[in-house]
Amino acid sequence: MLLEGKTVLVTGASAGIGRAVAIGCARHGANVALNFSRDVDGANAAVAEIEALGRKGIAVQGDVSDPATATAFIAKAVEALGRVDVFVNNAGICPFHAFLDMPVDTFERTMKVNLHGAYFMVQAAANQMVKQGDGGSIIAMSSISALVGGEYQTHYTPTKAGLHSLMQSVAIALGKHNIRCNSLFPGTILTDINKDDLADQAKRTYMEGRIPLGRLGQPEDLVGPTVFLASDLAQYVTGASLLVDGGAYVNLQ
Ligand SMILES: NC(=O)C1=CN([C@@H]2O[C@H](COP(=O)(O)OP(=O)(O)OC[C@H]3O[C@@H](n4cnc5c(N)ncnc54)[C@H](OP(=O)(O)O)[C@@H]3O)[C@@H](O)[C@H]2O)C=CC1
Ligand SMILES: C[C@H](O)[C@@H]1OC(=O)[C@H](O)[C@@H]1O
Repeated sequence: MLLEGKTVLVTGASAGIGRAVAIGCARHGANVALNFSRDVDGANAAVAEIEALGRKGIAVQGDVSDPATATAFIAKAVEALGRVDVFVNNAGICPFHAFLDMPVDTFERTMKVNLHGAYFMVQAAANQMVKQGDGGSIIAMSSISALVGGEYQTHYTPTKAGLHSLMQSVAIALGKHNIRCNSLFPGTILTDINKDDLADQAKRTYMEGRIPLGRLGQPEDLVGPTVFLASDLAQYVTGASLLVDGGAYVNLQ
């Protein structure tokens, strides 16, 4: 198993991509600590699935927009599971809204959760990995939106480009510690984050039509790419990004 004996931490893992990735890493042999902010039932259900696979799992509640959540999450994960080998920065929000009347609160909240939260989480995880002294893997759930825009995502796409940029810079800062830092760029994956947006059947049909593989993504589609970057198979991969979008990005015509 690719992640046998490794401890994986995932933020925003009570639902959607984070939950699938947390359970998927357990299926590949890892013990898993997950962070979430509100959905206690979802987090507990994810832990139950991890334990049913014969792995250890814990859920730690905390809003990533508060920098104190980062140090608390890492400390509790180390207390329960002993160490941090892999850190997946996944928590994120995308409250769709037009540009010209974007509420200040919506802009600031999106920045704080998606980018500021990531910065402090990645910093806390990296400090623990440096202390352990034997490397690690940090993976950011960026997006195809790091590369292309969205009319109702003017506050969101800069956070995804920022996350990718953060991974590039920390790949340099942490290379000497053998800590690899990479980004995943999911396309449109069916989760709660876009349930309302894709309830518009015309938009959904348009989005599906853009995808050469012929379907929108499922959270499980992110498991394989995450496990690869987390594993020793990717031992010489750092500062990289991987589109997981069914080919949507390259489909101009
Ligand atoms: N779905 C998609 O098409 C794409 C998603 N992404 C990115 O993937 C990541 C996961 O998205 P997805 O699974 O779709 O979204 P979901 O809304 O399904 O899940 C979001 C998860 O993040 C958690 N979360 C939200 N806010 C916070 C917070 N402040 N602190 C801690 N946890 C929080 C939620 O937990 P709780 O409810 O408990 O707060 C939930 O577990 C995001 O970063 C998103 O930008 C990237 C590209 C495409
Ligand atoms: C939430 C959106 O459906 C989703 O988020 C992203 O990052 C993708 O670009 C999609 O727009």
